[in-house]
Amino acid sequence: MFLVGLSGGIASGKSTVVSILRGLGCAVIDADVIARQVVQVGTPAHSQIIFHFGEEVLLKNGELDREKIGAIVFSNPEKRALLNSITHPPIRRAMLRQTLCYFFLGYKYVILDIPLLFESGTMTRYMKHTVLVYCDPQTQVERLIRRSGLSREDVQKRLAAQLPIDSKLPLADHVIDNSGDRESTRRQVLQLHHRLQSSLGYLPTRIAALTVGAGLVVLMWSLIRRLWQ
Ligand SMILES: CC(C)(COP(=O)(O)OP(=O)(O)OC[C@H]1O[C@@H](n2cnc3c(N)ncnc32)[C@H](O)[C@@H]1O)[C@@H](O)C(=O)NCCC(=O)NCCS
Ligand SMILES: Nc1ncnc2c1ncn2[C@@H]1O[C@H](COP(=O)(O)OP(=O)(O)OP(=O)(O)O)[C@@H](O)[C@H]1O
Repeated sequence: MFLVGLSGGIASGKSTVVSILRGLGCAVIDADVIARQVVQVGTPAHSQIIFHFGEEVLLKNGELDREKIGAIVFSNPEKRALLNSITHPPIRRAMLRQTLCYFFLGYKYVILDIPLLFESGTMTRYMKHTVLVYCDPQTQVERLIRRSGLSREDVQKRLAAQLPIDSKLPLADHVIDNSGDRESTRRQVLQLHHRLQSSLGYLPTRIAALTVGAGLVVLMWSLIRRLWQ
């Protein structure tokens, strides 16, 4: 099995691409969904957020007020780093567990949808392929405003919390350009799916390398024994 890291920018179209891939039967793990699960009421991350950010970031029912936390962390890099340091370790653990489940279910590859994949600097090394869901920056801003209702100023703050999407282009092995209509995106996703399906996995490659390595050791050992006799 091998891992495919899928990323993009905020509102560049990751969920749109992921839903097409799921429709094709692919195994996808969504970091944004896990990020919501690990901060549910009663979790250690939920308590830590209250400890550091205060009870004022809670809704009446005890859940996190995501709008309030967003307003804080996207205006303040230190607070954002603090929130990341609370949420990212349990997110990584949950992603690892889900990946193992897919491994045991026999999937050839698993797609990890990670918004901050290229920002992380280290996670790409575990991916056999990286995919950037690209959207030209102007369209990205318009779609984000339309979807979220955020002001242009707030949108700029959220964008500033990530690497500019153009700078991610040279970092990715594959690019899906979602600046056009959904049909064009669908066609590109089908092509990508085809390429991934015909790609050799890590595991067969590693098993082949281990087999050759073990064979060489046995050969050397028998040669040494003959020389002794
Ligand atoms: C700040 C929070 C409460 C805002 O919640 P909200 O419901 O408004 O946004 P949502 O979680 O749906 O995220 C939407 C997009 O925002 C961007 N984003 C989210 N968190 C971050 C971050 N820490 N840094 C940069 N961009 C981020 C991503 O592109 C993401 O896809 C939430 O995003 C959060 O808890 N973030 C910290 C965890 C995290 O890093 N998640 C990203 C996936 S690992
Ligand atoms: N090709 C497209 N044409 C028109 N609108 C689109 C297209 N692709 C996505 N959208 C719209 O743009 C918005 C962002 O798309 P999507 O939710 O897929 O992005 P995302 O990268 O998953 O966002 P985020 O990371 O912020 O959650 C949505 O409202 C979606 O309906």
